[in-house]
Amino acid sequence: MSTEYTYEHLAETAKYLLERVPFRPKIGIICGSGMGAYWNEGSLAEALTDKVVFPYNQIPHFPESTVEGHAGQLVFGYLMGVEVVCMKGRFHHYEGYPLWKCSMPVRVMKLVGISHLIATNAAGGLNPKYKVGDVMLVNDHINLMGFSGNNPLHGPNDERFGPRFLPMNRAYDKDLIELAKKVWDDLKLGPIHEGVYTCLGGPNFETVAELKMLQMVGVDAVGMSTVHEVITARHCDLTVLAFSLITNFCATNYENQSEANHEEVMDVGKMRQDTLATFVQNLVLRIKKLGYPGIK
Ligand SMILES: O=P(O)(O)O[C@@H]1C[C@H](O)[C@@H](CO)O1
Ligand SMILES: Nc1nc2[nH]cnc2c(=O)[nH]1
Repeated sequence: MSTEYTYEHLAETAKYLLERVPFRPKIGIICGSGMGAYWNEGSLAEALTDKVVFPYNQIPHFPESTVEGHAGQLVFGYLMGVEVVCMKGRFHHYEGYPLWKCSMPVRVMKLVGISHLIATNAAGGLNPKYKVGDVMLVNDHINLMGFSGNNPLHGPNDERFGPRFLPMNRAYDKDLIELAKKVWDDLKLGPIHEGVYTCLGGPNFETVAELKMLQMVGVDAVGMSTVHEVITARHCDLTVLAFSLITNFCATNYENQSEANHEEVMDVGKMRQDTLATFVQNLVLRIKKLGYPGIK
């Protein structure tokens, strides 16, 4: 990560937040485009009780959210009685931020005390079995941007966050994936998938040739976030669960006239928000009841 944010900067940010929040969250939740990053009514962050809300532009050292209509808030509160902190909206590379800046809030959440991260995103479905509105638990990713040397951990390493070199083969915690599947099934929410996610820098959606290539290398869902957050989270030893809401179908032939667009992404998010909120509420409850399982 760049030296622009030292450990001391982020400790200052964490101290500012902790002085204003009367409880300590153990679970951090990143609410992406499919989970209320852009709206209030019915969103997961709105469901929190005893909320303490920090607009990003009031938090020391935090980047500003530039996406139009994007709430840009860090919300502390209780979800089904479980202490959590939610990012309502995230930072993307296409906004002009380097990856280390996009994923800086993950380190801040670590410093305020979380041990578990739930990262959510909206993604295009490449796996032909997926339908719009489906949920895919991420069991692995392909760090495409990393192939060209763009990595959130690029630059000097501070061992207080984590090691210089880190494994990524168990990035997505298997126990949490199994738990998430059980919670989903117990709630009788229908089918749920497991698959591989990749992040492209955006802001454009993909060409047909790009999608065909991604499908060939085993990508099931494609988005514009999450990968760099998960790398940063694993670096500082957080246990990670991530899931994608499939908001659009990725056309891998030229005959298909449909075009991906952001409005559809948000519409599908709104359509599925109650289901996803119920899922995440029950999931955090189970994680707490089980004593926060997973790789620490
Ligand atoms: O923030 P996420 O990854 O959930 O949002 C995806 C990527 C773009 O920001 C947006 C495109 O519609 O959805
Ligand atoms: N890159 C990318 N991001 C998305 N976010 C939501 N849908 C898509 C998509 O089709 N491609």
